[in-house]
Amino acid sequence: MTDKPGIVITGASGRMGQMLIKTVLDSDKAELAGVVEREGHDWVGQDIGIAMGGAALGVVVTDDAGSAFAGAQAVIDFTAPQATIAFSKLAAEAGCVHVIGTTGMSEAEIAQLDPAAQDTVLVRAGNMSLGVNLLVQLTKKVAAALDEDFDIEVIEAHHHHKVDAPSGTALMLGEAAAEGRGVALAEVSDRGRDGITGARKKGDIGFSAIRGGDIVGEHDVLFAAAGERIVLRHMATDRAIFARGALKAALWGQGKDAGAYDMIDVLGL
Ligand SMILES: NC(=O)C1=CN([C@@H]2O[C@H](COP(=O)(O)OP(=O)(O)OC[C@H]3O[C@@H](n4cnc5c(N)ncnc54)[C@H](OP(=O)(O)O)[C@@H]3O)[C@@H](O)[C@H]2O)C=CC1
Ligand SMILES: O=C(O)C1=N[C@H](C(=O)O)C[C@H](O)C1
Repeated sequence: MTDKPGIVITGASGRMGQMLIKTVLDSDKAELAGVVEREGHDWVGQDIGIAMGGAALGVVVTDDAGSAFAGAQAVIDFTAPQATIAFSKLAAEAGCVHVIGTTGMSEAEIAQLDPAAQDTVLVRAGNMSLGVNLLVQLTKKVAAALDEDFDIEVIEAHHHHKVDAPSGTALMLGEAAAEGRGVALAEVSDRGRDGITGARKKGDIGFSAIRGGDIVGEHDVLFAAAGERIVLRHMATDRAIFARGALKAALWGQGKDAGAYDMIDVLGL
């Protein structure tokens, strides 16, 4: 036993799950307390080190999330909306900080996280990287400085496995632009243009999504006016940036009051 917070990783076999496991193992500030996979997954019952193609680590993959969370201090969860809702209840029962990177959640699904945030620290962000959260603040600032003569478009690109669009990051950037402009994103959001769409409506915030190959995650916020354009850009080339942010959030949450937080809180931006 050490006094380092014990972290459980859900979705262990996923792209982010594996990156998170490596990040926790490499950290001298936290310990890997457990790894969770879906019932019926090949990895359940295997040592996680062996499952990931390396040496045994003495941590066995389980499908019993409740037991894995009991005795841990934080859960880092990059899975899927319904799984995340179920994990939020179990994390709250176990008194674990719940760090949520899962994207593609509807407003109704996000509302289902509220009861857990009454009981524990819940940190949720569509992007855990320092760079993107800085870009969110810059976007808010630029949008506040410009009027509606500048058309705002959020353009994102991701790998061909990604299942949700617009990305969680694109939505964070759209929200920031809307906030800067003093409007509600729901009122001005323009998604998925196709066919005879009519001319662009002044004041709209548009979204476009590219999917291809192994692109980790790229986001542009374009402010386009007559005679000039401003582009704010973030390019992720390594998923480690998201995992490092998530671990930072898990550590930051220790001892904090129950509630819903985001990476702007964690990073103090
Ligand atoms: N906030 C951020 O900074 C970032 C967020 N993300 C988001 O994280 C999520 C995961 O991304 P990624 O790792 O690329 O996706 P993967 O598909 O590689 O991994 C998802 C993992 O979640 C598991 N999972 C899915 N559904 C369930 C369920 N119902 N119960 C238990 N486990 C489940 C999957 O298991 P199985 O394969 O068996 O279905 C898999 O192990 C996405 O929403 C993505 O957008 C990604 C990067 C950064
Ligand atoms: O699915 C991904 O890969 C990513 N998802 C997040 C998102 O939806 O914005 C963050 C990052 O861009 C990678």
